[in-house]
Amino acid sequence: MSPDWWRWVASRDSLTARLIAAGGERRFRVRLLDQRLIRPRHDEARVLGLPYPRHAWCREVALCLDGHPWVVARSVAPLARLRGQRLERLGERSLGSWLFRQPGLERSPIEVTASPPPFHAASGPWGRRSVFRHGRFAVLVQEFFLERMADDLGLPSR
Ligand SMILES: C=C(O[C@@H]1C=C(C(=O)O)C=C[C@H]1O)C(=O)O
Repeated sequence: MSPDWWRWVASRDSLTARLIAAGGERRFRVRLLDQRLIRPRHDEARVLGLPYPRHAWCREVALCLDGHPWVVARSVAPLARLRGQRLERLGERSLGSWLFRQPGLERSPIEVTASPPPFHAASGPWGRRSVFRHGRFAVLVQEFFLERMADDLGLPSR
């Protein structure tokens, strides 16, 4: 992985904040693609430590700059651990802007993939995922960086 991409893929602070900063004059927007109850995929259940299959809340978004998707993300939160956190009310507000305000937030190591997003047609150089926890609440956040972001920021292909 190039150092330029490493800086994005390995970052552990808010991606929302980083995208807004990198976007400069461009307008940032979270586009809500889908939110629904799901049975998590096997690999998602495994990373979350769930006995498969348990119901989970799923939210899919595109993080856009001036209307162009730079990142697509799929977040999966086990229902049993939602504990009144009303994620469905986030709408087009960023999950990150809420998450990073939670006291005692913990983040697991980041897993990286070069595979395209399994939930979206767009493609890009890298994807990553990690689990955020605070108290009993847990959410798996899976983010895929798209070609448009590489083009707009002049980043290398990988
Ligand atoms: C986890 C963050 O939140 C971002 C916002 C998301 C959303 O609104 O659904 C999903 C993934 C993230 O890229 C972050 O900013 O780091």
